[in-house]
Amino acid sequence: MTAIELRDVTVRLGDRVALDRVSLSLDHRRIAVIGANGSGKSTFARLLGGLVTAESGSASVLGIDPAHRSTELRRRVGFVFSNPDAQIIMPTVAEDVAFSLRGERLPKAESVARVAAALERFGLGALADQAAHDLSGGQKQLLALCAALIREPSLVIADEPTAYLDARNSRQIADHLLSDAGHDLVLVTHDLRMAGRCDVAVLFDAGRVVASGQPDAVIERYEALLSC
Ligand SMILES: Nc1ncnc2c1ncn2[C@@H]1O[C@H](COP(=O)(O)OP(=O)(O)OP(=O)(O)O)[C@@H](O)[C@H]1O
Repeated sequence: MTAIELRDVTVRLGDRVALDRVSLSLDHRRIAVIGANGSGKSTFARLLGGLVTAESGSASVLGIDPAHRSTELRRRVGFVFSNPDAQIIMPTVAEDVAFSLRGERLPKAESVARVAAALERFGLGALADQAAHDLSGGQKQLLALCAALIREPSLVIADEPTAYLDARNSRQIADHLLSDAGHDLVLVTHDLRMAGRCDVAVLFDAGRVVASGQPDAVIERYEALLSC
């Protein structure tokens, strides 16, 4: 179970209050985060991963305070962002996935075998030696996901992972993220169908949580908010 606890958390970015006294307690495997542009979703995701710090309040993710032990948290968290180009680090597909395992100091043969198995699982086996930057957008996002999941993180934080993908690729990424039993998921998305497949949804508006609970009910609340 993902244990996420926020108590009265405020995050300021520049002169903006991006999160405004947010309190939340979530113990669900798949958490959807929805809301209008600029409502604070990405800031929330980044806070959970220790990428931004709170000005006040307290937070706990997987029992870890992201502000104080973010290195430990980052070992247990995998990130996937909307722009897969920004996530490619190494020249070829196989090298890029192998790079994710560098911290584990595995024997070479074991690393090669794990990379090959992961590439097969994500349908990238035939592309192992291709230049990563030459992949299509959908293939790049699969590569980013593969590189994040090969470390077997306890929690995956995905921030609009299907933003630039067509319907077929979106579905493929969504299926991997949502059906993989091995990790918990925090999914920031504008795709309400994808949000509806999660176990709980959280709705942000102007930096505050305005609803959380059963996804269909929260999505309905969001649609009502949008039509105001
Ligand atoms: N680096 C920054 N410096 C100053 N303000 C920022 C910064 N990043 C975000 N903000 C502001 O913080 C608020 C929340 O932004 P955030 O990116 O969390 O929203 P979001 O809900 O993820 O939006 P979107 O759906 O457009 O991605 C917005 O008002 C935004 O303008």
